[in-house]
Amino acid sequence: MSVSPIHTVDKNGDEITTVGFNRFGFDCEVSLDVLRSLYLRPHYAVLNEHSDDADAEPLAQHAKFSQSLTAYQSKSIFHPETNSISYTTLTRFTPVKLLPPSQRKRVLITGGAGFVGSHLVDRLMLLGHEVTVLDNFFTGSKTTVNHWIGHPNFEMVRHDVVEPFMIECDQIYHLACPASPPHYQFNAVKTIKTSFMGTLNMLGLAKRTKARFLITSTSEVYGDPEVHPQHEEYWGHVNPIGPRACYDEGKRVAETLTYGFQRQDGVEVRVARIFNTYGPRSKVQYISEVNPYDGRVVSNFIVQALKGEDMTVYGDGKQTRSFQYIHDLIDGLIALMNSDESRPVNIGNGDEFTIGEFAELVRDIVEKVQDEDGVKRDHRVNIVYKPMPTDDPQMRRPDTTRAKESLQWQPRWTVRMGLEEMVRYYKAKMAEGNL
Ligand SMILES: O=c1ccn([C@@H]2O[C@H](COP(=O)(O)OP(=O)(O)O[C@H]3OC[C@@H](O)[C@H](O)[C@H]3O)[C@@H](O)[C@H]2O)c(=O)[nH]1
Repeated sequence: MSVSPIHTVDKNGDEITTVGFNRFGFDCEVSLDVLRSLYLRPHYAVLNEHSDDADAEPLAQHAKFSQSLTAYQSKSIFHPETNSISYTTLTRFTPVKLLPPSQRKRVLITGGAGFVGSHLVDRLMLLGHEVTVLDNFFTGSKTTVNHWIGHPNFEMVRHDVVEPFMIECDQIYHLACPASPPHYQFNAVKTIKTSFMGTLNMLGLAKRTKARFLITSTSEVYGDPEVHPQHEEYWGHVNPIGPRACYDEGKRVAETLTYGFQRQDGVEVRVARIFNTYGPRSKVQYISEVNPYDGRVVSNFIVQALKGEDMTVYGDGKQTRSFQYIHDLIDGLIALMNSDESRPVNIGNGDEFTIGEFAELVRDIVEKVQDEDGVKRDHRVNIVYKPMPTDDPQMRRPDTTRAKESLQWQPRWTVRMGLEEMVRYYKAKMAEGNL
């Protein structure tokens, strides 16, 4: 089946063919099509007795992005009659850079099987580094990185960071912690324990191995901010006893620990304060009829619109958020890790929307993709209003001056471009029965 490739352009209208750059002596540039072949690849092929060309539709969807890279993709077979799947290993891994040992870093990524972690894994693997993932799979999933399992540069360990872990490494990206509000509130005590004990253990490891340590903190350290946009010198406005406190205060204490180890033990530290980020592999799970999906707003809205269900705006929809696409975040994290900036750095996109406006934008983009793919809709989905969660921040937008000055980093992806790609990802997942 022939398909026309999708053209992706950045904020200046220039075509995006690669992500990353060579900065601070670290080259993190990779081809966008190669990356896409990892997250937009079909999970399996459908074995259909009535057609010789059963792979055609899912493959065609993915081929729009990954074109000729199907040679490295899984050929697991789905049997619809018995609702079973026969897995196989990849025939050949996607090529990775052959780095001389002197340039190859040994990188530990805690939470590497999660949404952000798995994209960081893909990037560092393609660049030729040795990557070890620690994950307890509470919110992460093996399927996000299973295309690297068995690769000589890759190792995955089921481990909970609240327990100590020892490994020789050069860099530690410490991401492990549930990050979606319904997930982190599910077991508040465990969330704060993960932030505190997990960070203590990983900083201890950094101290022993002399590895450089980067923690992914969050815009939630600013709480429900009284300063807008939020810059790094702002101390925040957090309710210390509310339902979000396990995460907000957990990350605040994790930052305190991080700078404690820097001052006392000379650990080289990097602190990224991540603002709302969206992209493929962001987790969506059906929970209940009252609050059907427990993901974050972007994945919830996309899945609701694709399924023709009501889109649920919490509160009056006047609260604001600023959304960045995953590849911009990964660029920012890698730039920060390899830079000399040890102060906290906001990583986010300044394009701010009210959640009500954003619901309309997502609905428009889902309809555009459906129209392009010739999908018929019997109705326009409704936008409905649900109660506002306690302590939900009223406005959020990053001041990214520091990232621009210290890292020469700025987001490249428009919200629209990122959303289009994410809609295609969820559409393909739905076609596979994976949502
Ligand atoms: O279905 C939904 C989901 C969410 N929302 C609203 O959309 C806004 C964004 O909600 P999300 O759950 O996506 O994310 P939040 O901004 O609340 O928290 C996020 O912030 C920064 C990150 O560090 C964290 O991972 C995450 O906690 C909130 O106002 C929320 O109430 C909806 O209107 N409908």
